[in-house]
Amino acid sequence: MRTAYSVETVRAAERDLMARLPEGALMRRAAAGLAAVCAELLGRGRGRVYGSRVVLLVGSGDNGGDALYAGARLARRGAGVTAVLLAPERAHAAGLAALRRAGGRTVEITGPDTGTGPDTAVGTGAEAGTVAALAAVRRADLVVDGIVGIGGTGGLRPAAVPLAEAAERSGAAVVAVDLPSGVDADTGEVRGTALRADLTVTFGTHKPGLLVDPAREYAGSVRLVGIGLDLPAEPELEALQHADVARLLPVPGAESDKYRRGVVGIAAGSARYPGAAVLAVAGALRGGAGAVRYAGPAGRDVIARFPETLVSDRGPKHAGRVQAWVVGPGAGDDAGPVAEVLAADVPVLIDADGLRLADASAVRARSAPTLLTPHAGEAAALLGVEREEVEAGRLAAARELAGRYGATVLLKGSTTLVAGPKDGDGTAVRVNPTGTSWLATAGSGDVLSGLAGSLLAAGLPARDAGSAAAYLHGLAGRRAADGAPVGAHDVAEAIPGAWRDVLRG
Ligand SMILES: NC(=O)C1=CN([C@@H]2O[C@H](COP(=O)(O)OP(=O)(O)OC[C@H]3O[C@@H](n4cnc5c(N)ncnc54)[C@H](O)[C@@H]3O)[C@@H](O)[C@H]2O)[C@@H](O)CC1
Ligand SMILES: Nc1ncnc2c1ncn2[C@@H]1O[C@H](COP(=O)(O)OP(=O)(O)O)[C@@H](O)[C@H]1O
Ligand SMILES: [K+]
Repeated sequence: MRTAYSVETVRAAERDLMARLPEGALMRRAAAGLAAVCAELLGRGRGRVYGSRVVLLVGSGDNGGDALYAGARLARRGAGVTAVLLAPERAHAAGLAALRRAGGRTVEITGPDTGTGPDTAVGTGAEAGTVAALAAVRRADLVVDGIVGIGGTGGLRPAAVPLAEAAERSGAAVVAVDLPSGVDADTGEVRGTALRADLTVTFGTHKPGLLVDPAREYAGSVRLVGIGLDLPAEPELEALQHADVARLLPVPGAESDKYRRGVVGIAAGSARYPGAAVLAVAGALRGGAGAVRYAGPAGRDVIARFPETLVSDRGPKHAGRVQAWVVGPGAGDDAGPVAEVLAADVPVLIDADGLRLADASAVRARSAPTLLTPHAGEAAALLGVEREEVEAGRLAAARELAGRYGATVLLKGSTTLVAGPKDGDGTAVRVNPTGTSWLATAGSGDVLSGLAGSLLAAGLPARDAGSAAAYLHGLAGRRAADGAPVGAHDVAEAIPGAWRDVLRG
């Protein structure tokens, strides 16, 4: 399991640890880890650290201190290190002294944009510093972003923007310290300009922003450097890995029969969208339930493709017993089936049209679990905001919906999140690590709904069913696509292979 903790929790853990360690020990640990990763990158790119050109972008806090100490280590190994001080009189004093002792040089940026320099510094001083800094960045082999870390608020300040842009355009490897500067550590939101890193070296634990888009995209690949933090059992966010999913997946035992494995009911499709029914059934058949019932108007299409399905053209109420229902994909405007499944005392997954048709108070009144699976547009409609707002603040949107409906919410998209209600089966929000943008193809959400519904019928709690389904669906998407476009039915067909991958580790 990969976990992420909030800034508040990280700060508390750091305080506890610092109280037990000599002054500055924690920062030296962080900087040693950072320097080792930088040296590895320089070794890979240029063959050696000696003679390489390193630029540190240094802000006013401890994030800059990490960069300065790491820079000192690289300078001692023969790198030419230039620290660009964005807040010269507030730069980490001991770190700066260490860098200078190691032979590093500094460029100072002062002026109103940084919010640091006296007014008299406006003009030639600020300009000269910026010009020198930009020139250093353009020549650099490596740029280290120590502008701001978990103490940051909002996007980059104006003085830092051209430096971040120059770093992105240069051929240098860009390494962010703890977080790419300008992103929100707790939410993954990017409300202003942020620095784009090739790699982020984060300390002690992942921060939520490193796992959730849009911030995740700015972080590049992420390396975690342990600094000995003692963190609580329940993280803010967790990303399942193969072994975690393997533990969740239902495997039939010697005494299993199709009913004991669980029967999933699919109430989906319409005369207009029969394909949604077929795709949801395609997902459900690969999700571990012992049987799939289909209730709706597309039975003939379903049977033609999947003769093993038990079909009925009457409503869900008359379809026979199931252990979980999936309702909504391609359902059109008929609210009847949604109301019928919500009245059933079994887990229910609501997707697509079903989300619009479901009565929120009926969802809240349920005692069996409910799993809602909106994409950003559907979530926005439920919340009464613009789609862009959901995409900019996915964590907040998923949590808000889970709270309003008293349900588990699987918010689909470039980062798929699964958030449970307060009294649900765990408080950490699950973030899916296997997604691929090849899944952005019509009908792939229908496959996911069937797959997750099948796992619900097999007995998984809603948060586990949603996150295991998203995990398998992402892997199946990768396997099916393998770098080329695919259709939703290809994704469904790749699920058994993804399942085997997971079980084999
Ligand atoms: N506290 C600790 O024990 C450790 C902290 N470490 C480092 O310390 C960092 C946190 O240090 P700080 O608490 O000093 O905070 P930061 O270094 O993240 O930033 C603090 C300062 O940045 C300014 N600031 C806020 N938003 C800004 C923005 N958007 N642009 C420019 N400046 C902005 C604020 O004035 C604030 O004083 C971590 O991210 C990590 O890199 C590590 O050394 C590990 C140990
Ligand atoms: N950019 C993306 N990166 C990764 N996964 C994506 C992206 N866009 C969409 N997806 C995934 O593709 C699936 C699309 O589902 P959905 O939007 O419901 O489409 P449909 O209704 O056509 O089936 C979801 O699993 C979603 O998480
Ligand atoms: K940073």
